[in-house]
Amino acid sequence: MSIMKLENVSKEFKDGTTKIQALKQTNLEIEENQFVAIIGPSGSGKSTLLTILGLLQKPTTGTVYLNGEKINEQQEKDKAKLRFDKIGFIFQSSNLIPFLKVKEQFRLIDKITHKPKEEYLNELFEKLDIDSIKNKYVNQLSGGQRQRVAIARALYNEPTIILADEPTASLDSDKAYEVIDLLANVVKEGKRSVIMVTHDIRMAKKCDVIYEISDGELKRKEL
Ligand SMILES: Nc1ncnc2c1ncn2[C@@H]1O[C@H](COP(=O)(O)OP(=O)(O)OP(=O)(O)O)[C@@H](O)[C@H]1O
Repeated sequence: MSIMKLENVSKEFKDGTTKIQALKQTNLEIEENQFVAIIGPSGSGKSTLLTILGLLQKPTTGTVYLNGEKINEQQEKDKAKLRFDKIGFIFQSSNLIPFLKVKEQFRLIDKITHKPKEEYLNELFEKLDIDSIKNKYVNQLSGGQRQRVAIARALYNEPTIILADEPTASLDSDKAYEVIDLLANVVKEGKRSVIMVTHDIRMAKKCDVIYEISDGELKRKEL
């Protein structure tokens, strides 16, 4: 069974009297343990697709399934819970909270779940090589360190799916490859999938599947 599925999903925006078809009718299935890249030029619809997959935006038409369950019609509070429990987000600028220390970023999640996972956190810190920086503030970290913390934070809730929007854009090539390798390991080790939007075809080539989006039209690209 696919983890996530889009069936005839499209998204239209209205700009005054002009209609923008940001996403044409799209069918997409994300399988368990798949590392998926989405590439395409600026304005082609990548963020629109990612925000629909992240339940942050409703499609104009079509159905979104998560673990086989239809989620379009769910109430906002139920979607927010699904987002929190099942989906991990990683953004280009890492989106960490600047006035908190690294370890406090995770305590914040504990405050919401009331289920601190000390052992798992230590394991994540070790695996992502951030144990030595856990008492630092985010603004004291390098770009690569921030992205590693962001990956750990996305993993802390043990999501089914991780959505990564240009996670390597602010990194030099070496650090970018490190982050990609970490994400590839996340896919390999757990029953989870990663969907990554990237401009960088070198990074996309590390994925299991590449989709290319052009003017809102998604096509699978042969590797
Ligand atoms: N909220 C909105 N209102 C109106 N138009 C929008 C909105 N969001 C996106 N669009 C339009 O939809 C199209 C696709 O935008 P989208 O942000 O998905 O592209 P993208 O591929 O992520 O671009 P980039 O690589 O520059 O981030 C663009 O024409 C954009 O202007």
